[in-house]
Amino acid sequence: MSASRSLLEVTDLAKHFGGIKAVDGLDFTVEENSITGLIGPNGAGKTTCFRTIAGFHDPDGGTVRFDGRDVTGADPTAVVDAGITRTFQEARTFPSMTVFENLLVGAVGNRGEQLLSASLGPSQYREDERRAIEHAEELLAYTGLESVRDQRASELGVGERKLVEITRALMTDPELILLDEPMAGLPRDVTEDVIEYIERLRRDRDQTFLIVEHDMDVIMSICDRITVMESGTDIASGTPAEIKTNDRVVEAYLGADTDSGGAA
Ligand SMILES: Nc1ncnc2c1ncn2[C@@H]1O[C@H](COP(=O)(O)OP(=O)(O)OP(=O)(O)O)[C@@H](O)[C@H]1O
Repeated sequence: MSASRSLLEVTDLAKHFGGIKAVDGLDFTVEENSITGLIGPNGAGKTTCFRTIAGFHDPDGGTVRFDGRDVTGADPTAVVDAGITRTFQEARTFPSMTVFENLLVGAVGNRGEQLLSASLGPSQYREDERRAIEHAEELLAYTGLESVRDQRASELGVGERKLVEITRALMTDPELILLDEPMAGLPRDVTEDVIEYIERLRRDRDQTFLIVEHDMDVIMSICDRITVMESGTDIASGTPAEIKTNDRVVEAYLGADTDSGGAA
């Protein structure tokens, strides 16, 4: 891989809930075009970290820099506009909408806005709508989801639903996608499809990923680098091979059997 640069830089990040220091002095970086893992035991602060980066929590300290810009404490819409989109642990597809409609919602839904914004005039709205339709058509062709374009999300299998959800995140043209436990509840053969899709997006479309995931087989096989959290802070960062053999990580999280595929 050629010389990389940090796309996301999290420095001394803190988020406290009363006396609970959910995130406390967290440092890590995500290199451009990498797949980076964020792992750690239950309650380590991974979700709070994601939510703080994505603008759903105001940090109590530290900075988040993205693509050279300070996005610390930016609201969710500004974070999406900066180029960061997040998927959620639980499936967020709209079951009664078609695959195509689910993608269209992603054009604005990922920003937490209404589909029809009252602030837009009719001509601006039509232009945005036209662009969103074109983008959705292009993504359907790219993913092969074209064959289920007009099916309701409720009629899809879990794997296709997950692909729709990740594809919807692409509708706002993010540089960085935060994936929150993308493999949760997926059978093993489907997991392989999702891994392939993430790797393809990185390769073909220069996407960068930060992934929270408890499935260690997935994390160790897909990630270039991994940061391990414990009690709100990073206790190690490195390649999968380095992380697997890091004494502190093995003690805090992985345990003796690093090949079990289920450290949580
Ligand atoms: N909104 C909140 N209010 C109060 N405490 C919270 C809130 N969100 C998280 N916490 C607490 O912060 C700590 C970190 O939680 P968080 O969900 O970020 O951990 P996690 O690493 O994502 O865990 P898991 O792997 O189980 O999802 C926990 O002690 C949790 O109970």
